[in-house]
Amino acid sequence: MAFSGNKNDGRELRIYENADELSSILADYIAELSEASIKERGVFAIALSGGSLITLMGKLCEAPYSKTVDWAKWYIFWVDERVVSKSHADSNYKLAKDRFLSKVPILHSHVHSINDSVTAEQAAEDYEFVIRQLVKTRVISVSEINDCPKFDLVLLGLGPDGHVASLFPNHPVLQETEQWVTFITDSPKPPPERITFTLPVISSASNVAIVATGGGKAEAVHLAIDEVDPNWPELPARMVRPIYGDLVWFLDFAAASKIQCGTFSTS
Ligand SMILES: O=C(O)[C@H](O)[C@@H](O)[C@H](O)[C@H](O)COP(=O)(O)O
Repeated sequence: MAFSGNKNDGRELRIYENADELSSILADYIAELSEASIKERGVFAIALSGGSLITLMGKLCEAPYSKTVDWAKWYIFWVDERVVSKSHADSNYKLAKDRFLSKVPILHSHVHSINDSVTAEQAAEDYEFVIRQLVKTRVISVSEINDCPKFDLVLLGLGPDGHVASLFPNHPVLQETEQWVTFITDSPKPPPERITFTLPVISSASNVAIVATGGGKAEAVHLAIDEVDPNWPELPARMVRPIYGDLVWFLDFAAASKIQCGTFSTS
């Protein structure tokens, strides 16, 4: 690792030379959290985003993880999903299925994708209902503070505009505090109709990782983690503040190139 730093607020920064090195460490990080969670709770509830993250998780499908991870205990969710059919090229479910889920022995009944045959509003409502049932049976843990679901791991990509999940800058859903899952029909990144976890759910997770590679993300990374003008509108990525959990940023050199020295102390 090129650099690792911590802030005393549970945020950690890990920077790697390139995407290949990052993806090896990301696989290790996910496998370790899976082991710890299965030891503690008997299951591992992980929520995925779309985008390049899924490719960066690819090493989990290879040795040693293909054999050492207890895949039968994994439960898969989506932090956000595009409201298109599951066979559509834009579907985050399809992306994860083609590149990850079809290559490891996760039980089909543990894969919780959205209902793709209803409106965005209904899909969000249905997905929240599914999550509520799994919180009741403790497949998903619950936050002691706000009764939100407490996923073992929430994995986020980062948009060049600073969005995470389908929470875009200045969008009113950033203020949503009641619902666990909501919907938008005006996403600036196509396709327009999406469902998304809300910020309180993301911030209630035991672990949150934000993964970004490439120079196109450098400005968003800087604005999300450095001390910036408090009068600027907050970036969604900056608004992710785990209540009791940990937030780890996984970056390559290019994505980290605009971070100001001294924001994080070296560990
Ligand atoms: O469905 C989506 O569009 C995503 O969940 C979205 O939040 C994504 O993670 C970022 O846009 C980063 O995508 P890239 O890593 O491909 O740039």
